[in-house]
Amino acid sequence: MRVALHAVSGRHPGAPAASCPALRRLTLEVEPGEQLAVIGPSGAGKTTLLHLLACALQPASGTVLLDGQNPWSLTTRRLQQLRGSLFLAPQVPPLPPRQRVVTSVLAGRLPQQGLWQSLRSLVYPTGIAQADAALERFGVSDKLFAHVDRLSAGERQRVGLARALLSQAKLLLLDEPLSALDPACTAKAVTTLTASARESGATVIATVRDAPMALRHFPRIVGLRGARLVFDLPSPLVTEELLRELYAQEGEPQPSLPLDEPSPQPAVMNWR
Ligand SMILES: Nc1ncnc2c1ncn2[C@@H]1O[C@H](COP(=O)(O)OP(=O)(O)OP(=O)(O)O)[C@@H](O)[C@H]1O
Repeated sequence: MRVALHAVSGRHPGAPAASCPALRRLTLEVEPGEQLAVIGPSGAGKTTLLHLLACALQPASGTVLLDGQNPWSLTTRRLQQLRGSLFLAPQVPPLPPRQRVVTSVLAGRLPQQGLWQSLRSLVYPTGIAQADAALERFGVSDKLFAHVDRLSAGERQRVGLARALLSQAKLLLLDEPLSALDPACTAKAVTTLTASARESGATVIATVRDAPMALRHFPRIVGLRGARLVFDLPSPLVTEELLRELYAQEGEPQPSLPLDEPSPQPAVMNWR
């Protein structure tokens, strides 16, 4: 899926009117099949960006285009169809605790299925071998019939990723998908995920807490800080100095600026 954001600002519905926007005038273009990692300190706006792309949050200003369509100008039905081609994997996957892993993984296919097929598959799961194969790729196939509430946080995240694999989404939005994994599992999981997305041609946008890991596994890195784009570069061009600057202000309050005040010029590679 092609993604284009032009001067997008975002504010959470629950945020006080006088508070800073969570994302400020972000311009970004991502080609179908590209894989990029979004990094930056806590509160930078990384999750907000994913929510805007998942059509879960409407921009306060600017334009979001997904495959050339503005989601907020579509009919409810078309918007639902568009949402069906996206997969948002939150940091803590929303898996029903008493559900078996196999059912949770197969639920990744629901947006692609009709209502009858979806309801039937909850009672008579089909595609168990498919779920098993997806879990195998993340090293958790032994949990196929386990209940979700018996999983560790890292196992739960890997089940969430297996579910993402089965979704056949054209845009995978992964919110710190590896935060509960140990280094060996992280490397395996991210390699599996990126290879699978390359096979299917899906676009991947992942927020990643571990910047060195992002640089190792993603060809393109977007740095956000204080709701603004700081850089958008191929990973080999992201220097230690850029990373130091990106994380330098961590924990300090950002100045309150009007929503439409222009950002300082970020380091942006021309991707065309
Ligand atoms: N539901 C919400 N209601 C109001 N404000 C919110 C909400 N979610 C996030 N925010 C605010 O929006 C800003 C950006 O938050 P966001 O979650 O996008 O940051 P982040 O970069 O993902 O941080 P982290 O790395 O800690 O997850 C923060 O100032 C946060 O307090």
